Amino acid sequence: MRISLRGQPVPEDTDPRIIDGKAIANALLADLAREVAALIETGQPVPGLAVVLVGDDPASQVYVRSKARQTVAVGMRSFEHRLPATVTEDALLTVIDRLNADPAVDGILVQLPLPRPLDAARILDRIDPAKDVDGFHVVNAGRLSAGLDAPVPCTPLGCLLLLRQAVGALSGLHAVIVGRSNIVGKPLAQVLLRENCTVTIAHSRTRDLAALCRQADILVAAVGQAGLIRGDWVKPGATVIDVGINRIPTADGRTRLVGDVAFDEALAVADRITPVPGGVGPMTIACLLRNTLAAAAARRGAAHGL
Ligand SMILES: Nc1nc2c(c(=O)[nH]1)N[C@@H](CN(C=O)c1ccc(C(=O)N[C@@H](CCC(=O)O)C(=O)O)cc1)CN2
Ligand SMILES: [Mg+2]
Repeated sequence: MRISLRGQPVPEDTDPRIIDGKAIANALLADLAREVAALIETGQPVPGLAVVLVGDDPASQVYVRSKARQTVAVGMRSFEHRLPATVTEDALLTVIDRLNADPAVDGILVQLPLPRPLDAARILDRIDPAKDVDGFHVVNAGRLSAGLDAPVPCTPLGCLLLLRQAVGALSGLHAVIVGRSNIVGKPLAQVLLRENCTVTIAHSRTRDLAALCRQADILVAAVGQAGLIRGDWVKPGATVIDVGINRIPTADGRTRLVGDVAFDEALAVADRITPVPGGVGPMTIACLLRNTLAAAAARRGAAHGL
């Protein structure tokens, strides 16, 4: 917590170093609502997003509910498909085939993680690449890494939009991404390369991770380990993007969300930092809707302002 010149604690949302992901996501959602209305006004069908949830993971249920609510709030149609954790791979693939063929569906998303023993790669690769609003299909991942037009996965796109807003031009900056997942680390590396950053991907086997992180102008933490990144791992003046969402127990027997970065320590050193909650998280769903509108416009051969 920062203390003001008059000795008062400064609420986090007024500290200009703290990147307000919720506000930036809300502004994007408002833009999307205008774009959707403009598309519909031209006589085009309402864009539609289908979300497939398998099993009863509590966090996934919250995210899927939130996706459906925000989809409708920006004026698009939401289709939810809930399947039991015991669903067979063939039955799940049949659902995806139906959504691929459904003209009312512009975007398809399978909520991750999938329960075992379902093979996520096989299932994601069944989605029509033109409806793959997560950008996880191997064709889209390949296109992104080849520098071709492709949907950018939602969390990396959210990180990029936050960085553009907080930092401005990214060219020439050294970005260190801690985490090499297909959902965040790898696609974000491609996106930041496209912005002419110098990109290093680090992971659990990286030697002297702290020393590497201290070289970063942009430090992205996406490992899922609460508080891994300490204040003395951050270069003074760096921008820190915390993608981690970790639920930890509190002294009163409840839980709270924290990121992968020791926030108060890093805030003392960094120029700018995203909080958890309220940083990257809200951008993920806003960017999903942005990708859905882009997919809908592309399928209709229509222009859109994004
Ligand atoms: N098919 C996909 N599965 C998953 C993705 C994804 O992009 N596509 N990402 C995550 C989960 N996720 C969306 O699906 C997601 C995570 C977090 C948030 C969010 O708004 N977080 C809030 C806190 C919310 C809370 O209290 O739990 C925040 O950080 O402020 C939105 C979406 C894995 N699966
Ligand atoms: Mg966050």
